[in-house]
Amino acid sequence: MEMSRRRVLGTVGAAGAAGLMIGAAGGAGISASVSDGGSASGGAVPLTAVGATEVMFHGKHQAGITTPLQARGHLVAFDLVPGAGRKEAAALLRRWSATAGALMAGKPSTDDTGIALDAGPSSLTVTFGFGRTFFDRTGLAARRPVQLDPLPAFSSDALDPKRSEGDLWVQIGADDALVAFHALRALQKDAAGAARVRWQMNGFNRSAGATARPMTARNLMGQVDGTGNPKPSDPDFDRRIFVPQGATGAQDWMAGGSYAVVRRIRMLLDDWEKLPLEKQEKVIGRRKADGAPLTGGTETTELDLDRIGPDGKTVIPDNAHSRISAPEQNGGAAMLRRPFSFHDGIGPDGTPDAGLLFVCWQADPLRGFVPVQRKLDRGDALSPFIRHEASGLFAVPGGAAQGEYVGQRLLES
Ligand SMILES: C=CC1=C(C)c2cc3[nH]c(cc4nc(cc5[nH]c(cc1n2)c(C)c5CCC(=O)O)C(CCC(=O)O)=C4C)c(C)c3C=C
Ligand SMILES: [Fe+2]
Repeated sequence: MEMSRRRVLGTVGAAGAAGLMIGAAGGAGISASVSDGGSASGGAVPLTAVGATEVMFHGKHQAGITTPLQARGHLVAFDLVPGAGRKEAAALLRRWSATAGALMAGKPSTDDTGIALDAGPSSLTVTFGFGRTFFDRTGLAARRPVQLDPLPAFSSDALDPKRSEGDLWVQIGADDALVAFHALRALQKDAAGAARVRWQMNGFNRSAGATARPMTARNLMGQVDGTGNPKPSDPDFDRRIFVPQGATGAQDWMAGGSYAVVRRIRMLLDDWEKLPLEKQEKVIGRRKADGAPLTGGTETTELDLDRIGPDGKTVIPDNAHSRISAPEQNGGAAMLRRPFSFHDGIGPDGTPDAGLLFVCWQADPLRGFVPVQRKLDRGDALSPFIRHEASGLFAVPGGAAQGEYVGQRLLES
């Protein structure tokens, strides 16, 4: 009898290691204790909390938006093949949803490759979105929300169109590299005959358990990055991040959804690393070691933007990245940043092709990413150390109910 990955999980669970279940909206469900009966000499090590943690596929919102950052990520854009229209797109989203639901539950996919056969769900999430061009190709231009209008051009853009945009976008995240790659292969195979990969990017974050105490992640510049993010417990969190349930007009199918802005941002690490620590901290306006504002306190202390230092200047400089991007400096504009770092090797000039796969989520990019990036573009102290190389804007519909597939409300009504 073939044993499904789900059953492997169950069996291990019975032996003492049980996992966590995380709802697609990010709330933790069942928690359980973890035991480690393994040995360094190669004996069987039970599934740990990392492998056993499952994120729910079905829910009000798609998974992978409020889900805690995973250690591995793949971002993939697809274009529909010539001749594929609404019918083929609907069939593809149906197949993709079935595959995502199975893999996120730790079950094998149809025609499984075996890459993740002995792994648990490992917090796998798969998130699907539609790009602007999808609507023309499927005869759905009348249902395209204005929120998908092209982002404005920014003066510091150095965008590669071949690695930008796309009809469809898939974000894969998992705490295990094989589980993430397995999902990528399965979804790409599902797409055969309907859509072709346009671009693909691979990213990573710190592994679970790598720090003694859970804390906000660091990026490849060494900064604590994510402190100012809106929190699900904030009273206006849902309004800022998700399209409301009662959305009407061209957005009716987007209820519970969100808009993802994706930017491949290269970090000019050789230049950054030459900068003395004190100057690096002034670029951001926060201490590198613990992410606390330069005006004092701990990571979570509010920035004191008015404080004047002994030199008569603001302690958090006028061009500091944290000051310029703060919601109070941008009419309340806020977004949920959920990035992956990337490293695609060393270039011929010896510099790393590394940086941030910046992914941010908002109910409306015109009230999130756009005003903030406009302002950063005009005078961010971080700008000399980064380069925006690719861009995408995607409408990510709400989560699928049981028996439904992602995007069904757009494709079948
Ligand atoms: C347009 C949006 C933003 C881009 C692009 C962006 C790029 C970028 N940011 C960092 C590092 C940090 N960013 C920090 C804060 C921060 N950044 C943005 C927006 C963009 N960043 C916002 C909205 C905020 C929060 C501001 C606030 O609420 O106070 C920080 C400080 C810590 C934190 O709050 O997360 C760091 C560090 C890099 C390296 C980068 C491009 C590579
Ligand atoms: Fe930032």
